[in-house]
Amino acid sequence: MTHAQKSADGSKALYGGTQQRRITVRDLAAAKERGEKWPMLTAYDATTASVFDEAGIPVLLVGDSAGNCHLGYDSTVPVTMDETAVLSAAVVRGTRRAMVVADLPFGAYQEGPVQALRNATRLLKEAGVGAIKLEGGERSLPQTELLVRSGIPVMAHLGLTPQSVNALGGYYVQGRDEEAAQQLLRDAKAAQDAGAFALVLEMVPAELAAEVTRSLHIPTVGIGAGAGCDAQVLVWTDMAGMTSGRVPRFVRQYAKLRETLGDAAREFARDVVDGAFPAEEHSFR
Ligand SMILES: Nc1nc(=O)c2c([nH]1)NC[C@@H]1CN(c3ccc(C(=O)N[C@@H](CCC(=O)O)C(=O)O)cc3)CN21
Ligand SMILES: CC(C)C(=O)C(=O)O
Repeated sequence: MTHAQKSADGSKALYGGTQQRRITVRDLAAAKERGEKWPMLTAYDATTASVFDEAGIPVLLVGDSAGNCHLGYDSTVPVTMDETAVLSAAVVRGTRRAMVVADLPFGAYQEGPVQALRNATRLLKEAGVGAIKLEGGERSLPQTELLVRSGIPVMAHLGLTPQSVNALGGYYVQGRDEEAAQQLLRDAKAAQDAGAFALVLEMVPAELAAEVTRSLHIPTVGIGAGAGCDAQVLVWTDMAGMTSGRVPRFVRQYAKLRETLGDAAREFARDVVDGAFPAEEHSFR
């Protein structure tokens, strides 16, 4: 089949395609070749993951944003390997088609490549994820290299790396000055050379993210990184309007789930207080 015929064949599309088996790193590589953009969402439980899987989202991330968005912490820093393993296993159980990527949480790979391999292996064996993500380019090179050599697909994460929030002093745009932009380009190349299959770019100027995307053969996944990336990711609770409080500027809300769910809870409560629930059909004789 020629390249043009392949491009015209929508059945292979990551989003909207007919393929039922689980998405693999080869499918993502092929999508970059076709110039096809794709969506990624976070998920932290089986029910929500099954909704996104049925909606055709090809890649689901068990992000350590679970810290803020699922577990009630103030940041991603407190998230543990035990928590990650439980949430990842649930997301895998809730899906049939999506590639499930799990974040190695803070402290689970910083000691070195052997620690990274031990913890990543646990997520593949215990939870059944298809790939892992870790933060950093050059600084995480030994970890990425050993994981890839061991047969574990690695997604890198550059720009704003939330596990370093205490060192960065907040959640700010990264790579703004020339020196930081050059470092980001070096980090991106390093991640690709180490064998990473994809690269998250978080809160990076759009022009820089587009330059990184053009200079790599692996797909970039943007969040607050403009339209020039190969893929886009959002935290699902932000995307669906479920997050409590302020959401980052790069978020578009596609639903008002928090309002909808609150209304449902209030209506249920009123019915119970008024004696309107349960009705005859909910009762057994
Ligand atoms: N709900 C949620 N969404 C996320 O995207 C997300 C998390 N949590 N937790 C982990 C990291 C942290 N991230 C964040 C958190 C806050 C901002 C934020 O408030 N940014 C400001 C600009 C910086 C500032 O002025 O403090 C913004 O308006 O976008 C950005 C990314 C991204 N990730
Ligand atoms: C925002 C995405 C990229 C992430 O790293 C997370 O959800 O933890």
